[in-house]
Amino acid sequence: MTTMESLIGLVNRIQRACTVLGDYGGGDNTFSSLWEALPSVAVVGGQSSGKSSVLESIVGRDFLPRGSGIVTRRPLVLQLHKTDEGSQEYAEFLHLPKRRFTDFGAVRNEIQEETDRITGKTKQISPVPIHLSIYSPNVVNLTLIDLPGLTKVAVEGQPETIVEDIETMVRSYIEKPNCIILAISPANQDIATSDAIKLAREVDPSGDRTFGVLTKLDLMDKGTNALDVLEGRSYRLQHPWVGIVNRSQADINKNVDMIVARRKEREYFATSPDYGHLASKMGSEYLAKLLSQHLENVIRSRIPSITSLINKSIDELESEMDHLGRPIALDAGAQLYTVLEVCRAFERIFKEHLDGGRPGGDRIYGVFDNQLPAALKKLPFDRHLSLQNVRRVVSEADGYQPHLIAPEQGYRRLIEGALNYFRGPAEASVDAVHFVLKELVRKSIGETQELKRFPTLQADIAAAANEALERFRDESKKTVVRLVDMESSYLTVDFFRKLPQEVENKGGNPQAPVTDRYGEGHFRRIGSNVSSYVGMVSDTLKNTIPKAVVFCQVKEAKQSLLARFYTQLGKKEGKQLSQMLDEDPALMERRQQCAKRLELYKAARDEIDSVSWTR
Ligand SMILES: Nc1nc2c(ncn2[C@@H]2O[C@H](COP(=O)(O)OP(=O)(O)OP(=O)(O)O)[C@@H](O)[C@H]2O)c(=O)[nH]1
Repeated sequence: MTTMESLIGLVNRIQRACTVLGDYGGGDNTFSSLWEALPSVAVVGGQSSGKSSVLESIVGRDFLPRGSGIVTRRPLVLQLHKTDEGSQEYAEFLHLPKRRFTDFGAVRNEIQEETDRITGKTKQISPVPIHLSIYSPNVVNLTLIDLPGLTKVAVEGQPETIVEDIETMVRSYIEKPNCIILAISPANQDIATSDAIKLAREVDPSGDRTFGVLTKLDLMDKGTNALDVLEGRSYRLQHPWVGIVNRSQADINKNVDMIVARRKEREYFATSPDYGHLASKMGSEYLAKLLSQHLENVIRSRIPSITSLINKSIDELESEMDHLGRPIALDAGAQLYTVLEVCRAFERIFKEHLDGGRPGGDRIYGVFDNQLPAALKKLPFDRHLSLQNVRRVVSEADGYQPHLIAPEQGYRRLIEGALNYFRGPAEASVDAVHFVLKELVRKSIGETQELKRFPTLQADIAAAANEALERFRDESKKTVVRLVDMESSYLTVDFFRKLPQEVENKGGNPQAPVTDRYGEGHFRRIGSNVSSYVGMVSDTLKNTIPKAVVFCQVKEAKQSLLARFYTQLGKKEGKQLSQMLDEDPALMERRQQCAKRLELYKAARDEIDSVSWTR
């Protein structure tokens, strides 16, 4: 007996804790449902099948709201606790923990009011259960969940979908493998048309977890009986059917006491010519004992799987809590430490992107290996060194006196003009690498788990890193433009020394006209010489621009991306630091939820452990 009380009471306590946390199956699916793992008994029946009467009879009290239409609009978790003989009966609601109800009429009103509190007076239904505990010497330890009665049509004031909504809600309860189904059908109706049996058969085809209850045996036509159903011939279930005789409407009107009604029911079966041989296994008292016993057995057999679910959930929650990070300390020192730690984590990831291990750094090499050479190739040297332009530049450089031997000024102007074109690709390389670095900062911030909880710090780090990247870009641009300028400020003399002498070239050809120096071939040669020189410079820049860019941008980003940020950080007050560590409210909420859940599971584990000890 001690064990039985403890086991059903244990599940009651865990169930109540679940409801407080919003876990009543379905609904919030972000956590595995402990509620669903707990065995329960759900009461299902069509309208007027006698569902309320059965429940009241099991309790031995009138306490359920009555009326037309759908009265039960929220699940009612009814927890019965047997108390010592002679002790006073009372009821307690989970939502009114400090109030003891000894007047069951007031219990009825409270159920009604609490139903309306969530559903409004709109006649809607809601899956949020009401928990009612009844302490009485006239009950057995048992928990039953009363669900809205199945209906066939919506009546005045009810939404069109009500029929389907109720069925969906009832199904969501009874389809869970841990749910024991108490299917109520009236005997004065063909069992084949019973809503309760129809639904139970759907979710429990083998009838393993369905208990069939047949009400209104006294209302059957004279000369007929329900033995075919009660003896399992009409519809076979794994558990025996239980016949019930509840109070008639006339009894209810006359306020016939429930305890008297129970006695009358006993007498009915004891003296019934049809059911006399089944008398010891009929009636609401027998049903209550049968269910209590069965529920206790089921709970006992499920304890190992419940325990393992709890342990698994505790592990999962603890690792999620680690992931979310623990709450932040309040003193400035610890906060500074947290900020630095988070920054370091970000920097580590950023470096991994550059050095390899994470993707992205290779795109910088792509700039040097593809973009820069392609841009250099596309420079419009053909136009700049066209015959026409060479002639124009060389002639203009000579002024009124054409050059005598080599057009020194012409060469210089042509080269300077050409070298100027290199600024474009040089600056574009800087910008392209800047873009890659910026993108890697963005990615690294996203990948820094530690940062997820601090949106403000995230924005601060992003701003500091981007500001640093801008500085590096400016520096890098200055440097690459300098490289180009350096090329124009002093030409490689050797190149020109090594140029084949024009005169010698033509030496072997006496036919060559003397005036060639001022003709087309002369300018073409100048163009081609300048082109070779420019090609040589292009090859040099193809190598030196990447060196400058890496030196000014990439290396700097790796070494001192957050250097300035760190200096500023040192000057910050505690208040500013805690502003930086201002967490995302959604995350705080999640941590809180996890913590509560964890508490629930740990409490549940303790409860289970304590019961195992007493066994
Ligand atoms: N004579 C007799 N009447 C019964 C029996 N069971 C229920 N009734 C009557 O049938 C009517 C409906 O019973 P309820 O217990 O309210 O049925 P319910 O399934 O809860 O009905 P709803 O709440 O309307 O869905 C009431 O007038 C009861 O008095 C029974 O076994 N015998």
